[in-house]
Amino acid sequence: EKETFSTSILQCLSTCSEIMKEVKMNWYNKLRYELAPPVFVIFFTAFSLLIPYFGRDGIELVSLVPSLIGSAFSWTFIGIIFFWAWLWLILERKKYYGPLTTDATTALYKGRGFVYYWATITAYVLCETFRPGLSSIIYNSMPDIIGSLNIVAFSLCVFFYFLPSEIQRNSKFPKVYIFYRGKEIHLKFLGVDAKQLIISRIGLMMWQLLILAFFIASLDIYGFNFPNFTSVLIQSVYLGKFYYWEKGYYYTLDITLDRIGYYLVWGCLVWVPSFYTFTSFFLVGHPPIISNGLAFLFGLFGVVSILMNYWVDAQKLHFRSSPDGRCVIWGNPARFIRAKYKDHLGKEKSSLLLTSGLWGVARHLNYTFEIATSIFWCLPGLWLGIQPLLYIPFIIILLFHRVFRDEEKCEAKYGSFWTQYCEKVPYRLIPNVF
Ligand SMILES: NC(=O)C1=CN([C@@H]2O[C@H](COP(=O)(O)OP(=O)(O)OC[C@H]3O[C@@H](n4cnc5c(N)ncnc54)[C@H](OP(=O)(O)O)[C@@H]3O)[C@@H](O)[C@H]2O)C=CC1
Ligand SMILES: CC(C)CCC[C@@H](C)[C@H]1CC[C@H]2C3=CC=C4C[C@@H](O)CC[C@]4(C)[C@H]3CC[C@]12C
Repeated sequence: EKETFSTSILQCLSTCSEIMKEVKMNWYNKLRYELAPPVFVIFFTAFSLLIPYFGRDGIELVSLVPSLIGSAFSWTFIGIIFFWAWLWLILERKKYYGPLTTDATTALYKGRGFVYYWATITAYVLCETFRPGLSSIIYNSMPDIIGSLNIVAFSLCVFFYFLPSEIQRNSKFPKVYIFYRGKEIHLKFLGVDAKQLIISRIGLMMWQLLILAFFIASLDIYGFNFPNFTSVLIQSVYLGKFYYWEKGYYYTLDITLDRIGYYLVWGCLVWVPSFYTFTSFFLVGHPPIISNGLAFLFGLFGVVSILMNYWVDAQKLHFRSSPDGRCVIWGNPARFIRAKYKDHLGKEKSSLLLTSGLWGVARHLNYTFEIATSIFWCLPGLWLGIQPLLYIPFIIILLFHRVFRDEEKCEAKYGSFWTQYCEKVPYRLIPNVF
């Protein structure tokens, strides 16, 4: 009798634990798919509109209301940038395919990013030369520019959301999550690849042009300031590196996993131009006060971090593009795990996970150097309050979230092979720490 009693207690406990697990899972899914997306959309959109208020003294909240619909200048400015970016892609003859995504689709990309990068900067400098004061107008028009960008970005998100799609029809996710995350991994838009146009050619170029404009505007206000220059220089080297490596970018999570929705479209059209540029925006009205010597050190460490980040990404690209992983890393043949996985049709495939070189030091060392780079371009704003440093917690949270997102993807894809890789390379960002 005692035995039956203890067995039923055990059964009862296990049922309770199953129920608890189910409840926990339901809550987690509710949070992830139903609660977080609308909260993020409202919070980040509102925050983007308030950025000029946090970054510049003397701006009244009410004065931001008319900016919600932009101004003639802001519409012309973003119109020219969008048209310029699109024209470069449409006229480009050089074409190449990207990798296969989780949906087993691929996209056709165009052009040479590095040429576009330098051509755009040159064109901007010429505009500033023939129309002196343009940069100060851009700086003063930031509330209107953010207003216009929000209208364009939201219109595009709604447009992409209503495009007919198989994925939507078969999806069990709530509508608000689909709006946030997007439906398609690849889409053609105005005759070009939507992600290439929106992320690479508009979002990141706006980042470069705006920090350049802010720097020129600061020259009119307080003259040349070396720490401010250092911050803009690190960001420019970072963006120059991005365009130099543009082909490699089409192998990253944004392209192979993420979809065309609010996160990427609004993120690149509004969040990147408003928040990613915020340190430089802030420094126009608040001249940096750190010494030139310290700024030089930050500049040096910033550029070294960019090179290290590039090295990590390049090592993987080099390894993955060598036939059967046959290449030399740090003087020795590359070591790797041959990981089997099933593609979307259930067909067995294999892929190689590098375990030597930088990918043997930590599983996401590129993120570590990404964070370091951001810290170094924010530090010239030291002792001026928390505003110029705000990008640091943001990028840390974004990349930590990305580490877990990526590992969830890899675990689902490679199963025990991924566990084997994690045993071989146990740390994610910093060896012996995390
Ligand atoms: N400033 C910003 O806002 C951000 C910048 N970045 C930067 O963008 C760049 C790309 O980042 P991201 O796409 O996120 O990530 P990664 O370039 O690190 O790519 C992750 C993928 O690489 C493959 N992989 C993982 N481990 C190995 C290994 N050992 N050997 C070979 N392949 C491996 C897996 O894909 P597979 O399925 O092919 O096996 C995995 O999903 C980085 O430089 C990062 O710093 C990223 C996010 C935000
Ligand atoms: C909803 C928003 C608050 C979040 C928006 C996030 C996006 C703007 C960013 C998410 C991932 C970011 C990027 C990934 C990888 C990159 C490679 C690097 O070399 C340059 C920057 C970037 C393209 C970067 C740009 C912003 C994101 C798309």
